[in-house]
Amino acid sequence: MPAPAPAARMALPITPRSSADAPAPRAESLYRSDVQFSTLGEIRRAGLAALDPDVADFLESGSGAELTLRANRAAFARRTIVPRPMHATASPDTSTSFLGIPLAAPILTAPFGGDALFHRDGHLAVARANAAHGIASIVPEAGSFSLEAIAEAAPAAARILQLHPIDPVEHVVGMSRRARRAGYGALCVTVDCPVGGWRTRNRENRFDPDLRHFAGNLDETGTIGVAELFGRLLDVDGARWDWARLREVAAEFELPWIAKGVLGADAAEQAIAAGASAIVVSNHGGRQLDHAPASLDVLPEVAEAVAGRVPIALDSGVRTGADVLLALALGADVVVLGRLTAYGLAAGGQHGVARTLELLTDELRTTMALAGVERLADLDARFVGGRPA
Ligand SMILES: Cc1cc2nc3c(=O)[nH]c(=O)nc-3n(C[C@H](O)[C@H](O)[C@H](O)COP(=O)(O)O)c2cc1C
Ligand SMILES: O=C(O)C(=O)c1ccccc1
Repeated sequence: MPAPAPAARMALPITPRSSADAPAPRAESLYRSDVQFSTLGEIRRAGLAALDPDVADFLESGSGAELTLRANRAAFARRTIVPRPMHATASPDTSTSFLGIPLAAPILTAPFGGDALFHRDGHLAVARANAAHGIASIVPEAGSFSLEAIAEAAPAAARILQLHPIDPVEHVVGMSRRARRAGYGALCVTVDCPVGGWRTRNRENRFDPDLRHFAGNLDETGTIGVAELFGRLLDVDGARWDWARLREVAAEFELPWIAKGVLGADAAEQAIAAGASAIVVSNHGGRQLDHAPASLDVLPEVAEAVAGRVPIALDSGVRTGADVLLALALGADVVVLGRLTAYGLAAGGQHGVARTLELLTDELRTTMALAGVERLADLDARFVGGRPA
């Protein structure tokens, strides 16, 4: 058994599963891990170490042979940032806005279901951290807490509700009404989830989580139960929606909506034609269609096709401040953070997410200064070298 933790270690921003799992103090260490996480890598390692191995696999894994999961990182690694030397950047400014939502940094947190598997406060903690940092959450439909509870946890913060286009249609429209009543500013329709991805690691682990972690929104609607929702989401015979249907249903939303899961110019056109006010270039973090292209690789052609008609968000593989700069230089207005947010949550709840946002924003400011960029609006493809796939 480890010795009882000294008082100073009580501030450790980790929620160990039990005191036996707490890391042993390393008094001789130059870097005092009990003070504050100092890099995003430390947060990831602490977060994954705090989880059951099967839950860590649920978080980390991709689908199929995980080719798209790896392609997302490889796409960032292939790109270079070409600096503009001797360009005064006294105070790099990371502020921007997205769909009229002011943001202190070009970041939204991603919708991820099952959030209480990572930390008991789940998206409540994410919303609180985001409010303090001045950014917005995309709240998952299949999360552990109701959209109303998340709104109450951070009343002043902007928020967007993610929805799955699944039957019955009354469920989708009902959710959109609840979002509007609870002060959500937009909806985000996930268009890359006609059925669940082929989750190899979850299958091999016989991963069988308590479905209540995904059911935070379900008891109030009455139109669909958790087993039914999962059936519709994961059943291979569940794919019954097309753009025409989405356009019709979205006409009843009374909120702007974002299409999440666009990976090419055609899909971007369809989304805009269906009435989307923004798009997320995304392959769902490599969790849906394996062999799908890296989102960074298709971003330039999507941005060219969209030609400024709607704002563009990008997710899938964003892990560093330099990644954020690259995505913005290649045409994104903001990035969306899936796993980075979940690592912070697992590592320390609200404080872990807050530290994640702080470190990512600081890294972005350093990268901007080194690249010679004072404002995000100055970023364009001239700052990017290297090659796409
Ligand atoms: C554990 C987990 C659960 C997710 N659940 C959802 C979901 O319910 N709805 C959705 O649209 N996307 C979901 N996603 C995808 C994220 O919203 C996002 O697209 C992806 O994580 C971005 O890639 P990144 O993790 O590399 O940042 C989930 C991702 C993870 C890691
Ligand atoms: O795991 C996912 O990526 C995901 O999209 C999801 C959606 C609903 C329930 C659980 C996970």
